[in-house]
Amino acid sequence: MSNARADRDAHADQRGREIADEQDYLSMLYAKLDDLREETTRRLRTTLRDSGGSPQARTERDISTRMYTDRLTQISAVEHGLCFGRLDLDGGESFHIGRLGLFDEEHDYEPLLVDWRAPAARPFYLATAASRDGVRRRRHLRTSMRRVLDFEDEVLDLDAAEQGSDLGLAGEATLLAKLDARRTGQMQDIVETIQGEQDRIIRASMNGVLVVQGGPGTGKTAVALHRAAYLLYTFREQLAKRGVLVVGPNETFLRYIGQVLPSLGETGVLLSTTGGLYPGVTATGADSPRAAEIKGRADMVAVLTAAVRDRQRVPRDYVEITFDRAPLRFHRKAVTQARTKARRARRPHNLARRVFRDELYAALTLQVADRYGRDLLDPRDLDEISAELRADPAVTAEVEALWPELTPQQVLDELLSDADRLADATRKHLDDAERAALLREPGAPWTAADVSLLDELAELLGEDDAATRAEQDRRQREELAYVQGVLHIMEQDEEIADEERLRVSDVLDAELLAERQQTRSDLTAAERAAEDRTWTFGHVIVDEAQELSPMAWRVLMRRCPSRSMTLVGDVAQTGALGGARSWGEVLGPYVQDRWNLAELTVNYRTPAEIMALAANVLSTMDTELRAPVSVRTSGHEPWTRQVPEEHLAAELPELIAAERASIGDGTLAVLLPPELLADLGPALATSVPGSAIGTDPEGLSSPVALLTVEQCKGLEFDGVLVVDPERILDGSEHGANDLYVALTRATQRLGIVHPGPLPTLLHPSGK
Ligand SMILES: Nc1ncnc2c1ncn2[C@@H]1O[C@H](COP(=O)(O)OP(=O)(O)OP(=O)(O)O)[C@@H](O)[C@H]1O
Repeated sequence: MSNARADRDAHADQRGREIADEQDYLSMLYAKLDDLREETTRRLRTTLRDSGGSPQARTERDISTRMYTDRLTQISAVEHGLCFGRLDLDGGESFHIGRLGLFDEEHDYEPLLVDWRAPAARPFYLATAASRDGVRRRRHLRTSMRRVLDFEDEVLDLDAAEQGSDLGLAGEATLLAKLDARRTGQMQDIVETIQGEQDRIIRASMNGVLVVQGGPGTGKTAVALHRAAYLLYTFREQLAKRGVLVVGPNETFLRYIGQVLPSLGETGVLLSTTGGLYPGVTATGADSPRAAEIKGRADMVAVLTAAVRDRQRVPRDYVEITFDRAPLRFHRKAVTQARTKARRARRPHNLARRVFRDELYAALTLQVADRYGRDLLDPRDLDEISAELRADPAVTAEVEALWPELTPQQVLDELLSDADRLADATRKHLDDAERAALLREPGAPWTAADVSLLDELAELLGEDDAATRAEQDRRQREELAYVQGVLHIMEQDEEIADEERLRVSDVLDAELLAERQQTRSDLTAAERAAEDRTWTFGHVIVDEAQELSPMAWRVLMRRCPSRSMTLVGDVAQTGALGGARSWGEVLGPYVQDRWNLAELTVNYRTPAEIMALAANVLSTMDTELRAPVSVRTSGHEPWTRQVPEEHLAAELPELIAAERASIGDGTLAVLLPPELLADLGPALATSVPGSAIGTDPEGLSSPVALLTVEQCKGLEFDGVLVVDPERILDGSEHGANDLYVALTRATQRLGIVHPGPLPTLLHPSGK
């Protein structure tokens, strides 16, 4: 046997032994996980059996039930890929890293597995040969179904120059294997291969606004979601109460990212579009891009304010009705005075209504009093007249008409469907063409842009919730009295002087207990937040943040008065007409320049061959941004094919089928301008096997998804066919941004089908 061969065999033996050792460790961890599952299930069962007689016992039971259920969800979430790494430190110490922390109760709670979010796990993501942070070796384990398949070692105490690529990637082989894998239509978590620049963002301070700017495929969405998981782990107490909100651009995107946080064991996050943030309203309508842009302008605050003021009416001269068989006049002067007083109260319309009414009824009372001779009446007589006025249907109807109680839905619907009202409210802000773009039928379905307007109106109108609050106070008082009674009995009752319970009553005072009773519910903060428009979140994460309009920003800022926010996006991908051109412009009104910027520079999605083409398009935009550097090549140059428009319907099915065959069992997206998707989409979806309109609920899980550029924001596919790039370019003011987004969706292959000549900026040289 040659020396080389003997070396190879010895190496293989050594590797085999190491895999076997890792397998033993992994099996021990899974056994531990199974024990934990069993123990938690047992405790949950016992808790559920407990009927929870007293309010305190019920509260305890609910809290425990929630805790054990959450724990079980977490345990099942980490089943796949429980442990994925190991760090060997200079001192000879080593520990394993995984999706959750496991401890050895019998040996002083020694850590057996370190949660990826714990501070101790940080070097796994950050250590480099140049900055080792005490790490001698980093090991990436490749596992499947509780079995160790292989591992990749990075020995960091070697010369830095010998290590990996010049992008400074950690665990390069493991990373590239992940990036090359076929896409499923569902985003996957990246805990095993988070890179240094991403880790710094994930673990950045929770205070203040952090903007993450990064080109396509740099992991912004992945980073945003892992940051949510990290923050929930690190600040659990704080965030469990207020919840975390993650905002995405559309429902298709939310479906795409929906599995990431549950796979990390986190369920306390509300995922929503801005159109989904108004409980009770579902935005099913669509605005034209122009109408959406107009509705999103900051000027709409003034327009809505005018629309509300327009409802606070005064008669031209007077209105006359009959009260108590005699005429009663609502004089312009008296109504104007009441209106001025109500407006000066600086309260929302529905709350100021009380001031208006009191003032007006006072004037009407005096008018009626004059019938009898005001001087002859005493205050009690005046009170009586006032009460009669307030009980008279004709009088109350007129008072209501002058300052009506309004709902946001009513004001907005009537504003957008009544040309006169619209003209009055927008006189200073819109021209005729803009007004025409907004005008719609009464009762038309709400759009996402409407939701921001409804939210603004809810603020302007306020809710006269005096009755609800009185009821809540009454219930709170009852609850308090009851709980005080319970605590009193507990203290006196020798029978239940059991230590455990007394300890609970020591630390929980009656008020706290009563409060818990109120919120005692199986709902998480996120679930409660979804039902409450005025809910404020502990942290808000916005993905594709460049797309939001100024009005949508106002909604989000109201939901997050602490301004603990992470905003991820790319101003080069702005598609919405009213979207961001710069982050400073967006944030200035809320935090001036007190926000931090972090940048991501490496593209993990788009191979270099495609990125070269996309970079041509980026360079034509008015931006200083540079295209991110691709971590890999795919070996496939983008292809182009000219197909005259009239032949598209006939030829596209064949081109799609051929492309689908090239990507095997991966996913393909066909990206079309909106009009082409409307024309050809339905026929393609029936004639091309495996294809579906991408926005359908099952759209992303089918092998071929048909989408517009707007709909494909944030998504990725193994192969992409871009149809009619010229029309995408000419389709809007942000045509180049849209084309840039379309070109950067592919992880492997890109084809371009162009009815006219190929746009110059798609020529390989960009000339
Ligand atoms: N560290 C990583 N390890 C493995 N995969 C990664 C890593 N970072 C990013 N990815 C993968 O790269 C792809 C692109 O990531 P992501 O969608 O988060 O990028 P993005 O910046 O939001 O892109 P876009 O701006 O185009 O929406 C995803 O498949 C993601 O899982």
